[in-house]
Amino acid sequence: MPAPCVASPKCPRYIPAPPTEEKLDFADLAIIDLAKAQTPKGRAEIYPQVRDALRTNGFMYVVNHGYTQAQRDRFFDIADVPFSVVPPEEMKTYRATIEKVGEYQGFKPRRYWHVDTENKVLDQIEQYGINRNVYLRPHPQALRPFLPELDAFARHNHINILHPILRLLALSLELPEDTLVKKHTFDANGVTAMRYPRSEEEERLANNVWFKGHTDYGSVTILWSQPVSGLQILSKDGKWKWVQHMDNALVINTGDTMEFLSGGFYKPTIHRVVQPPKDQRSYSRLGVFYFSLPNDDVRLLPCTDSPVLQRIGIERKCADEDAPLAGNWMKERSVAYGRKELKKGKEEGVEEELINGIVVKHYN
Ligand SMILES: O=C(O)CCC(=O)C(=O)O
Ligand SMILES: [Fe+2]
Repeated sequence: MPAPCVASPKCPRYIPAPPTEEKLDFADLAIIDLAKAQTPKGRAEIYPQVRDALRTNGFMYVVNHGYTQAQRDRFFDIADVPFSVVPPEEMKTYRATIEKVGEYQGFKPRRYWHVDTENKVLDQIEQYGINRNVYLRPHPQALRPFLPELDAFARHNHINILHPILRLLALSLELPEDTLVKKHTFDANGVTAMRYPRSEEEERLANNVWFKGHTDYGSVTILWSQPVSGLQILSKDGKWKWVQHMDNALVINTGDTMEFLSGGFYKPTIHRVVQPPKDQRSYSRLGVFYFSLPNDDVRLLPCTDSPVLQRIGIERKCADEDAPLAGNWMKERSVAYGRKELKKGKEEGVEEELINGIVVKHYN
């Protein structure tokens, strides 16, 4: 057994919940072995698996991503520090000014987004966001000893996980392998940790929905699988399916900007978070995410060079001359998201919001 790393600063242990024993209606998601992405032969073998997974369910598991279970657990310990160690007063100092700058860096307090307009229920999600350049902004005292580890984690997500996946997506579009990697260099928004507590009364009013149905707005979302069930994806037959926890796996999906870039080839899948099953309700639900976005100056135009898109046709979300820059799109979406009471949409159970001339839908 390797000796424990004595240089690591001590961190309180985050005690994870045991996985649920309830028989939930779980989604049947493909499992991608990312170790294979290291060779051209391996990439040729797995890009069709990734393509098919993302074009059917829109979500997949990724294993062999380069972190051991112990490294992953250590990161969850660190991810809980902003919530379990930082005092409430200090939290206020590091509050994210989402409404002003459209960025999630710092704490997003609870009761910020609308969850149920009719019953006036607001969210209970506490979130601490960090840019992938972790040294860009100051952090609460308790987090400072862990900055080198946060930095390593951000780089690992970006370079060892995101980039290989972007290469596989480029291959699936018959584009040069680095086409999408070049649009995602290492300097925009990064790591986010989140935690969700909730009261009984609000559970009832919000119909047990914690985070409304949505698509992610970035290009690829990396979610580090954690045991408290709650995440559900909307399947093609209109049913919500639970995402099952898998030890030391990643749950990966694409978002709106990938739909732009791929000319509709990769459509984001609607997902939401609901109250966990009974046997897990007394545990806190801590999530660790790496949300990726194209570089701010990338115009969200479809990759028209793709022979695949040339064969099957390109879908555009807007006219090319109206295509937003990734940076503006993300800021405007973050500023506006969930802040207004939403308008009822054309479809049953769907509410709409107009951001940058493009309709963003919220699914109940
Ligand atoms: O908490 C989760 O499992 C998913 C949260 C989510 O969908 C998001 O933050 O975009
Ligand atoms: Fe999401």
